[in-house]
Amino acid sequence: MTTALLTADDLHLSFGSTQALDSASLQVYAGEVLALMGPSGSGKSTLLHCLAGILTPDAGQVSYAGRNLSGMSDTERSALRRTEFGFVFQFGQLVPELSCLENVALPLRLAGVGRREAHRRAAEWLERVDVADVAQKRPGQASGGQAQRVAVARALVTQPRVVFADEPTGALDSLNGERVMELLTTAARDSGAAVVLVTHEARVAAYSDREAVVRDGRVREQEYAR
Ligand SMILES: Nc1ncnc2c1ncn2[C@@H]1O[C@H](COP(=O)(O)OP(=O)(O)OP(=O)(O)O)[C@@H](O)[C@H]1O
Repeated sequence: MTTALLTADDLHLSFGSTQALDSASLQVYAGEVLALMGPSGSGKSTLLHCLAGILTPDAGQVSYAGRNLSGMSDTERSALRRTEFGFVFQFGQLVPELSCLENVALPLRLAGVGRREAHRRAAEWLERVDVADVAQKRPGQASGGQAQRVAVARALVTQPRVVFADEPTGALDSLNGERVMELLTTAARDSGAAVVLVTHEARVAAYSDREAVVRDGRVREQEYAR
């Protein structure tokens, strides 16, 4: 049996009196596309944020490549997020003051890559996701679908091992949503990155290799997609 790259083991997390996670356990394997499904408020985003080291569970542990995330300092965890993980959210969360090219180059710049090289790699990625024409535009001047493709390029430019995507197509019409899912999953598969995807749409989950259903803060079912 293959060892999981990322593991959540018996996670509990409450926000005040709301128990968002109640013994949630999950494994993410290298290179797989895993969809987290389940009703609204069931704990999908909370689980994703714990897996990504953005939230720390009250109890239970998250391990990445054998390392316990809660045992790391904040600096170590941020470094891990910067180098090993990529993120795509519902609204791309691009920096509005920067051009699309600069947005994609940003994670590389933060990782210490020089400006020229970062821009070269960013331009390559924009080309790859078919939005080279918006390189010099600000995100606000691009369409929703274009901005989300820029967000996909930004998530993958550092060659992460895991991409976390929370409702990445939630703000798009179905055609653009399909396009973004196609690009995200193809690019991730080409570069060997795993994708952990939160969605409530079966159409989006259909791009995954495996589905896990979250109910009442717990992973209830897991199955391989057709
Ligand atoms: N920052 C927060 N403060 C307070 N309660 C929160 C917070 N984040 C999540 N919750 C609560 O925790 C529970 C799980 O939320 P979560 O966002 O993980 O669900 P979800 O399955 O992703 O929902 P959706 O599909 O609607 O996005 C919900 O009851 C939610 O209201």
